[in-house]
Amino acid sequence: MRRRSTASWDESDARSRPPRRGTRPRTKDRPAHDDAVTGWVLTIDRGRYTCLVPAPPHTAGSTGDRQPGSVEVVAMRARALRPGDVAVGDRVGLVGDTSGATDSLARLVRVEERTSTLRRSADDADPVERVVVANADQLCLVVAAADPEPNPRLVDRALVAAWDAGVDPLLVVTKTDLADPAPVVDAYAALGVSVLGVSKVDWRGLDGVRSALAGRTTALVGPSGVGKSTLVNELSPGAYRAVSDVSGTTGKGRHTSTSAVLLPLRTGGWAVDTPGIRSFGLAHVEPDRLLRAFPDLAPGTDECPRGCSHDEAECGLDDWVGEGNSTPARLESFRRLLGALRAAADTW
Ligand SMILES: Nc1nc2c(ncn2[C@@H]2O[C@H](COP(=O)(O)OP(=O)(O)OP(=O)(O)O)[C@@H](O)[C@H]2O)c(=O)[nH]1
Ligand SMILES: [Zn+2]
Repeated sequence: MRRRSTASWDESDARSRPPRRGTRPRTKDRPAHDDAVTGWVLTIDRGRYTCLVPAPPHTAGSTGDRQPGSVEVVAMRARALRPGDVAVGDRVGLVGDTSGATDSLARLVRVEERTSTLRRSADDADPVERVVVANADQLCLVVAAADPEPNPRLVDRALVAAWDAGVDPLLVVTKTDLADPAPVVDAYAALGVSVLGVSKVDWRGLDGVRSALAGRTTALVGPSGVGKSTLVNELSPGAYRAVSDVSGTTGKGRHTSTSAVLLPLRTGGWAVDTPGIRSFGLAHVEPDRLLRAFPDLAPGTDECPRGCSHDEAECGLDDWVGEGNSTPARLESFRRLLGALRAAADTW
């Protein structure tokens, strides 16, 4: 029996058309695509999905890495899937020509259940929150010590998105040559978030970033100009993400890629550069889910009135902290993040 999860899509689930009269049902393709090979969506560009199909287990270690024998297969979406159904990082089923040969085109027929989803916020251009990265296990927020100054509200929102998605947050402070990162480090210490500093001037701190990313699938996000591309180019040579001041040569401003791209790291693991995220979509996040990131506070809400906002006089958390079960700094952080969650989505 083929394992199937209810959360994965399949052409057979959807209003698939009956076979045209006179044509035999394509038993090979329907109903279940048992012959589909599994790929991993590396990037999406104008309806084309570039997927990594790892080498079969007998040829290599099958870690899903870009090992000898693995191929990049370009696929189009089966009709039963909508554009928003597939995101970078998704594990997908591919049928048809999965050789990866030049100009070959496979068909993407299925999306496997995700272990995590990171959504960008709705905005004027697109009123729907969309998944930009699937299956990441770490979210690396990149902010600069200066130029531009970090925006704490946006960092808070990104942390909420990470915890809600069940993804570990990591904060990387770039441009430590321009300013002391200590204020940022201190601001997030109470939240227990790891914070690493790095500077491109001498690449001090790079080893720390490398080992924090090694062997994991990390989504990199941050405001424009903080040095994400500079960092990614150092971590993933050959990736050549355009660096702002170099790419302005077209006269049309800087290069902006619209899709996230999975990039292999020298240390093993993958980084996902996500140029599209200007803010995280948090509309789906229930405030109480934030408590999962605060296990020291969570039991304190047992004494809260029903429907407590956790920011009102009767909230049980004040007594809980007063009794020494957690610290005022933790409670303050929790309330600050609740505020970030309730606030309208601002963008960077
Ligand atoms: N002083 C200093 N400048 C840096 C550092 N890292 C990057 N920069 C500069 O900051 C500018 C922006 O760098 P990018 O790597 O393009 O920044 P980005 O975050 O990718 O920006 P977008 O492409 O707009 O998303 C460039 O001029 C870099 O050379 C650093 O550690 N120190
Ligand atoms: Zn409460």
